[in-house]
Amino acid sequence: MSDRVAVVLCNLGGPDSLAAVRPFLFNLFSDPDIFRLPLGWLTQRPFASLIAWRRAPEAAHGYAAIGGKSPILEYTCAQAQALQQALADSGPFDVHVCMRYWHPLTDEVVAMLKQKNYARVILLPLYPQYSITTTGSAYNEFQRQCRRANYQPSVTLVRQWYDQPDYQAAIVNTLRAELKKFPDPDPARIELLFSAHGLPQKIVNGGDPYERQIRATYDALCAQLDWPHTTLCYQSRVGPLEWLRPYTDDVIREKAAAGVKQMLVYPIAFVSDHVETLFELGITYAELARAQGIAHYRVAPALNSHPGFIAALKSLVLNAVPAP
Ligand SMILES: C=CC1=C(C)c2cc3[nH]c(cc4nc(cc5[nH]c(cc1n2)c(C)c5CCC(=O)O)C(CCC(=O)O)=C4C)c(C)c3C=C
Ligand SMILES: [Fe+2]
Ligand SMILES: [Fe+2]
Repeated sequence: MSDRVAVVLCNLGGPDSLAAVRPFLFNLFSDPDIFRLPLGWLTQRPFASLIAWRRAPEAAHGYAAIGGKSPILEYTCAQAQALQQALADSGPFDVHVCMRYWHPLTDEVVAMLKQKNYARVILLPLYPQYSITTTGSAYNEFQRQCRRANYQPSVTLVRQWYDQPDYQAAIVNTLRAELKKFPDPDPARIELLFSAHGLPQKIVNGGDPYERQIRATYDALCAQLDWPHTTLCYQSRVGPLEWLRPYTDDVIREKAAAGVKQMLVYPIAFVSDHVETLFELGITYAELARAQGIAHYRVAPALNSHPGFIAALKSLVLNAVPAP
């Protein structure tokens, strides 16, 4: 067994071409941690096929508008490279990337880890807040693929880290820099929206801690920022169910009706830019805001490779390694 430690950055993944949109969505809707249908695979696969086929045109429209693919892999690989450098003097760490619904998929990553003979793996999902649909799903799939490959490393999961101080400081620092880009950079005259990825209310009612952890992140950031007008809201709902409220588009309309002219949006559940930040917030909601009379609407970039964020990831890795 190798005495090096594999650090695996887990993320959702995204289609690397327009042709990949439908199979990517099929993988997502096949995930029993997102939807679980009775009778398992017998009903899950046809259901996933149908929903992927129905959603593909709308999703492809979003990916087409941001260059024909998701940039999530590039951003995640850049984070992995920066983290590898940051960890260089701290121990025998090798940083890898693992995606849940598009390449490099978990089975490919597990085969590589097995081949390199790692005895220790730190799974670090790039989701600050825990949800069964994201971190839970990444962990379950990793364990399933390890069983399938007959590979039994010791696995440490970094379950949630929304309260990591360097992570929160990097967001505060990003928002203070964005503030200066407004024609009237007085926070009293800029509405600040924290927009999180939504979740079906049914999953929250079933005990998922995501909403509570999003709220705790929001409260901590507000305490540090001391910004007069802030709102927490939820974007990216899919399908007919009731999702967490208030919805971001409703909040944009309400604030515009109340006379807001400057708005800054921060994607609070994401640590890299992708279709939800670049298209949904950056194009669709920007058009909505302008049509409603908000003259200055900006979306802050996600943390991507912000040095403070890389320091946060380094600290999470070092805390996950038990003392010798
Ligand atoms: C339908 C159920 C979905 C749940 C529940 C869900 C939770 C969830 N997702 C993220 C982060 C991301 N989601 C992304 C894309 C995306 N998500 C869903 C569906 C659910 N997500 C779909 C169908 C898609 C594809 C795009 C679309 O059709 O609108 C992405 C972006 C990937 C990319 O292409 O770059 C991220 C990231 C979180 C944090 C979350 C739970 C709270
Ligand atoms: Fe999602
Ligand atoms: Fe306000």
